[in-house]
Amino acid sequence: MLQLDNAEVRYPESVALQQINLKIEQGEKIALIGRSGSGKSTLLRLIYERLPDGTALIPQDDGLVMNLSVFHNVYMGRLSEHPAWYNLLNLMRPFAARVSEVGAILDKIRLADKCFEPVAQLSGGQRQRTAIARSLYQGGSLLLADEPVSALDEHQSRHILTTLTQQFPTMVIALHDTTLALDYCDRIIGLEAGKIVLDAASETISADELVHLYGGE
Ligand SMILES: Nc1ncnc2c1ncn2[C@@H]1O[C@H](COP(=O)(O)OP(=O)(O)OP(=O)(O)O)[C@@H](O)[C@H]1O
Repeated sequence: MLQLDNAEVRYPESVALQQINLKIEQGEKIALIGRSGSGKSTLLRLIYERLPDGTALIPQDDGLVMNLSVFHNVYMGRLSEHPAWYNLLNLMRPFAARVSEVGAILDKIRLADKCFEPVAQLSGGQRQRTAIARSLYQGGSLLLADEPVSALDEHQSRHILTTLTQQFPTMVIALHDTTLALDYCDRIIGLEAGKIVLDAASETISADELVHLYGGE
């Protein structure tokens, strides 16, 4: 699906990623772990740039339009499937069929009661679930997600990760919770100072072994 050979990402003042050798196969569920600043978001961006259009993405800042409703933000997952005139009409007066599709996704993640509320009025966890709903609505076979459950409690996180892993055959997901990473992903990639320092099957690693990559964060 994707291969990076000795990839590097530089900023004017620093090198964010170096010597990145990575092959991602279809059907893999990969967790990226590492301390803050280790390069997880940069690696996700690099992977996203190398993949074809249409890959579902949940960025770290959610990428939502605050003044628009939950419905319209979720609808954006499929904006490119419709002509501009249709999207404009749907913006002013949502089509019943689209409301019903989006409603079904919101039901799954227990956000249906917020469907027509502006995102600006939601809590951090509700915003995060709106971004998750947008990726579920977009669909496709591959999801890239940057800390998608960081604002959710453990019960909600597990519910969301179960839903995401059921919908997307292939996933690359940055997670700071190493237990969740081991429970929901079959491969763990550990980053430290812009380099891959661990790349192993989840079944071969324990949560304790991953602690040193976080060092008490
Ligand atoms: N736009 C930028 N300009 C300059 N340096 C950047 C930029 N974005 C990231 N960096 C640097 O690149 C390195 C990797 O950052 P990145 O955001 O990928 O880390 P991360 O592991 O995702 O961190 P976090 O867990 O805090 O989100 C850091 O040293 C960071 O300071």
